[in-house]
Amino acid sequence: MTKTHRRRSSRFSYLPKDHPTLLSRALYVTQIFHFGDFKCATLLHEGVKKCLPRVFNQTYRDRLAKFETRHARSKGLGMFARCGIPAGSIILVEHPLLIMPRTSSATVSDISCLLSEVHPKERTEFMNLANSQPLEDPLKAIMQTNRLLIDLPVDDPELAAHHAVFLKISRCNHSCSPNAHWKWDSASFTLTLEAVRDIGPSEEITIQYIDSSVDRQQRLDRLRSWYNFDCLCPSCTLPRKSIIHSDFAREELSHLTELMVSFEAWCASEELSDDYMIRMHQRALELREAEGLQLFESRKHIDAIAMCYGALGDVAMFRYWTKKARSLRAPSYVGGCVVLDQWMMDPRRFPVWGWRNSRRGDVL
Ligand SMILES: C[S@@+](CC[C@H](N)C(=O)[O-])C[C@H]1O[C@@H](n2cnc3c(N)ncnc32)[C@H](O)[C@@H]1O
Repeated sequence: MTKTHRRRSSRFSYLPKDHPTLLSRALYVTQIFHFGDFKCATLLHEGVKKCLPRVFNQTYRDRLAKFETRHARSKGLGMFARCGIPAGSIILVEHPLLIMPRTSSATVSDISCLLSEVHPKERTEFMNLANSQPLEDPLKAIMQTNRLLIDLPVDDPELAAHHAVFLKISRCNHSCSPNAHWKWDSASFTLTLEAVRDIGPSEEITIQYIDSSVDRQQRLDRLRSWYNFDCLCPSCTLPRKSIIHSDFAREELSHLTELMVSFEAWCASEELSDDYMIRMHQRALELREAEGLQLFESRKHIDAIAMCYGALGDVAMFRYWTKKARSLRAPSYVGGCVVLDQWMMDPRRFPVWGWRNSRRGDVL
């Protein structure tokens, strides 16, 4: 269902009627997507709307019940594992309730209009979400506290960037050593939350709201100025001596990232040693594990090490690291796992097998 501003609903509005809205500009329309009995209300630029299907075929209903929502001390509510969740498993798949352009001109009236389109139960759930912003209007404050940044599939990056609010993941607190990571898929209009390391029964499930690879002071400053809270995660509440150690480790991690070169450049380089990239990625893995910063980057380091051994034509080490890479893939990643299995059986089928040996000295 697509609506223009002329057909705006006034069933749910907190605002003076003359408040300027994006909807009052002809280029923006509201569109409601139905996922079974769940409604997702979106405010879309015409250019974005054209790129989206009118309906999505699949509906995801989360019946996995791998987590529960309960009090997380001074952090308010939080998500907690009901059972052990192995690294790489899916914790939650969820459709958004609201989607709005990231542009700063989206207003309280725009939020109010979208909320008038969703089911009353979900509207109430939205109104009960956390609000930690010192803003006068609760709608804007709730939106700012809980929104995630997603991209919709359009070429123009300005138009692609949107804010979305999801009811379940909104209860997930931040940690500077998070044990879960979310990703957005615009083809299915879903967010998937995955464990990045093993999560124990009753352990709190956390994500990162900011890039946590910087030192503690920078993290605290960013969380305070962007999200208006003082971080109480395990990494920020360590004793002083351990914080100094952790700050050094995160600084080394950033430095390593700067020293890394592309796979192609390493294959062609005569100056860099055979184990240059492997040592870098192994050290980065060690630091990530010590700091609880596995995220998807750990998987990237493991993939990169497997690729390096493949490029060196080292059968045993290639198999060892490819097996590790495979163990971190979600079981749902069927196609990818089949390919990894084929490479382990016959490493010569790996597309860049022996590349470094044959390309060393190539001019890129
Ligand atoms: C998206 S909500 C997360 C769920 C929220 N705790 C609730 O009760 O619904 C974000 C808010 O939770 C709190 N929060 C999240 N992570 C925190 C942390 N590491 N330390 C302190 N407060 C945190 C802050 O108040 C923040 O604005």
